[in-house]
Amino acid sequence: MINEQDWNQEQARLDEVTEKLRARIAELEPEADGLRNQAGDLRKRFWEEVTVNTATDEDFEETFYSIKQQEALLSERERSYRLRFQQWKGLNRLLPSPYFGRIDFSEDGLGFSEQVYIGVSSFVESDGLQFLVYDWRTPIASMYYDHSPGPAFYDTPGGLVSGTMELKRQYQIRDGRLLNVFDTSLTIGDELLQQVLGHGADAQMKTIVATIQKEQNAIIRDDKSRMLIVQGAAGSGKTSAALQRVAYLLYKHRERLKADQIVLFSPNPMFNSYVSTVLPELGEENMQQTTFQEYLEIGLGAGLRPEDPFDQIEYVLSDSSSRAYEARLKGIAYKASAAFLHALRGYAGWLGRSGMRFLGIRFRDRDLIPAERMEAQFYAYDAAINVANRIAMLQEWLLKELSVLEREEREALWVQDELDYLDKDDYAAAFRELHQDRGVFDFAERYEQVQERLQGRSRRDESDFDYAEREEALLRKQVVQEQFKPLRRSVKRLRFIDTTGLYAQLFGGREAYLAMSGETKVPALWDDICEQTREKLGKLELFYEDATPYLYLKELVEGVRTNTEIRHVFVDEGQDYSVFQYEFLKRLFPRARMTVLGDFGQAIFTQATELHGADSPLIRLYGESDTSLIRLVRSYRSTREIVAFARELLPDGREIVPFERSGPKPRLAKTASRQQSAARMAADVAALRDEGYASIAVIAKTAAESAEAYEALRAQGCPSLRLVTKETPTFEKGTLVLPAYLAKGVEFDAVLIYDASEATYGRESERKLFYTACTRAMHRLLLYAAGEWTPFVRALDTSLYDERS
Ligand SMILES: Nc1ncnc2c1ncn2[C@@H]1O[C@H](COP(=O)(O)OP(=O)(O)OP(=O)(O)O)[C@@H](O)[C@H]1O
Repeated sequence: MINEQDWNQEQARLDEVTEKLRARIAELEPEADGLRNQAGDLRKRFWEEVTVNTATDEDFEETFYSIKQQEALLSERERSYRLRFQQWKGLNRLLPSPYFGRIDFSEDGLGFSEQVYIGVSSFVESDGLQFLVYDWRTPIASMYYDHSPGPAFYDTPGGLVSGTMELKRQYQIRDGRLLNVFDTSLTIGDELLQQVLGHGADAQMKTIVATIQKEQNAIIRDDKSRMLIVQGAAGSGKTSAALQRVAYLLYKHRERLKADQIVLFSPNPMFNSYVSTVLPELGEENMQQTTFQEYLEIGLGAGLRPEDPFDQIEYVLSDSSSRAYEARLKGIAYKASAAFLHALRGYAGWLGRSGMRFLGIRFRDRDLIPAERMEAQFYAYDAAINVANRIAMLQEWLLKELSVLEREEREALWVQDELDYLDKDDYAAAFRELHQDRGVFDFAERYEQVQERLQGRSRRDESDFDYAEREEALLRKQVVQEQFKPLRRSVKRLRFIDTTGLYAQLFGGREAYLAMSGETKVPALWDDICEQTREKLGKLELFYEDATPYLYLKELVEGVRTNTEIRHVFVDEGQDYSVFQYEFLKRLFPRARMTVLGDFGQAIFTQATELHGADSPLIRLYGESDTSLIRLVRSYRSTREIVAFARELLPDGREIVPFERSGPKPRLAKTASRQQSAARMAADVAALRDEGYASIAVIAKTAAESAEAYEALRAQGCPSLRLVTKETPTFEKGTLVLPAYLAKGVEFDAVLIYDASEATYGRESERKLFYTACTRAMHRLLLYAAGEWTPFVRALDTSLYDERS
């Protein structure tokens, strides 16, 4: 705390800034209102202000320019209004708490010290010169996060600025009142961070501007690497840093980067709602938020239905020791691997020589262009041209071929039949169209006459211009054209490629696979994998693990579809994506930089990718020189006791450093049955609520187990319970029951692990899922087991938890 005199000075300054803010807001309000009204008026009277006259070319031109002028005026007013409104909103956001930090910085050679107050946006004195508050994203403010008092420097576009930081101070201000002031020495005040972290969890993520830590700041401000990989322990602030980074990028590049040029891939739709308020809170528009599944569905179109990752994980978690289960697991691992990526590239090369599969074009129950003709045509092209380009050539050829066939088709008998069924209106329409062409006929007529005179030859039969005949020809053309339209459309959409057949062909058997892919080995149980894959495809469905490789192959054959608008791609929970998925994202967004945040300790999917290991495919994606790697090891979410317990569940969890915030040890309760567990849990939930914890989660392993827990707790009279499934669109505060994989990325005041018994978490592959579930807890962690404890708990030192009998 600071002395009384300093305190009074700070309060006086705060009052002064608040007054100035109020004055500026009052000044802006009528201005913004005025501009809004003007813009509204202009829009309403738009057409009154322009004289529309198109009688002559000059009139037309004049009208055109008058519209343009009016448009420019309107957009200028709208722009000014938006700008003023933005300023007005920013100042209003500052009003309750104008700043949270201050540094006094004396730049080398200047001989005086500047007081730099830092808040969520800038506020400049009306003379336009003095900054009363600096936006936290300004270069000078970076020192607040990066340095302790003493020698300090910051980076500017003009180079490094060095000097001495003489003071570093933190404020807690509410509604214009100073609540706390801390002078800090080392990192950003543990005291303030303590307070922030001690609060309850929310249905919505919070911003961390006031307490960003140095290593998080490095993530936020990294602006050099094409690929930024962040490997961080559970609760180390990866998602928080990512969102602050978006806000930073939008600020730094505000002239050229818009929020919709940034896309964030989230683990599930519910997570989207969890993080959706952070950027608006910081005064920025939200980036695009999506899930990989959405992209898969768009890419695959309506023809094939991909399984979602949650169904896949449910299957993986199902307790089975059958051969089919083994094969599927082997298949999942293989289909996510770099080896399979290599195999598909090899396969595309092989297809360049033979084996392409086409779907013949059929028309009225006959083969118009059979698949064999396409194949012959395709392989007649120069083999040096890559497959996708040859497909483009084939497409052009097919369209031409269709034109020829269409013309021939006009003489077919069925066309005559169709003509007989046409009604008067169709004929009338054809007649009208012909009359529109009259000018052409008249010209043709004159041309013929001149030809006749010049060459002294007699005119051709009058019937050349016989309307009746032309009318029928036109109708024939129209009838056939109409029927050929879908054929042309499907050629334009490359539907003549049998992608499903191509993918299925790869799973024909071991020898064929090795020959086509150029690989030298296949995983165990390959025949079973092949059979499962083909069977699924036969139902026009795709396993989740097949969906991205399938799209990848499709693109190797058809050419890549790209989105060049997007400049930044963020992937949260990055460990859950396969190397295929990264490859896919890289190709889809060729002009984007990528930020991947993840934790291999929470890799719950079989296709997980190690983020930072020596041979990480993620580092290879853009190459080592274009990739930066940042590790976060300090965990902020959970109390020291919970982190101490959870980190021991991981083989190399020791490196995780808890933030020094204390609470009760995790509490273990062994029961005789799940029913008894439910009774205990109901009582514990009630007690936790009494203690003031508003956000409580009962975490089960699977969806089925969640439903069971939900019913059991309801039967115990547990109030306001909510069951969360993969369809639940938004997070709400309360007591939630959910499967562990849906709790990814979010946090709760208290977590109750529904059944931490050996029967539930017995397999080594379930370790990370168990760890993920435990690390969702901020303040309290309670575990129950109907029967023997899971081996992961049995292996722990008993000092890490309290046990209840
Ligand atoms: N610098 C910070 N100041 C205040 N709170 C922080 C800070 N860093 C992280 N936190 C808090 O820690 C909690 C965990 O943060 P976050 O969810 O971003 O972590 P994560 O690394 O994405 O976790 P997980 O991998 O478990 O999903 C959040 O409540 C967040 O507000």
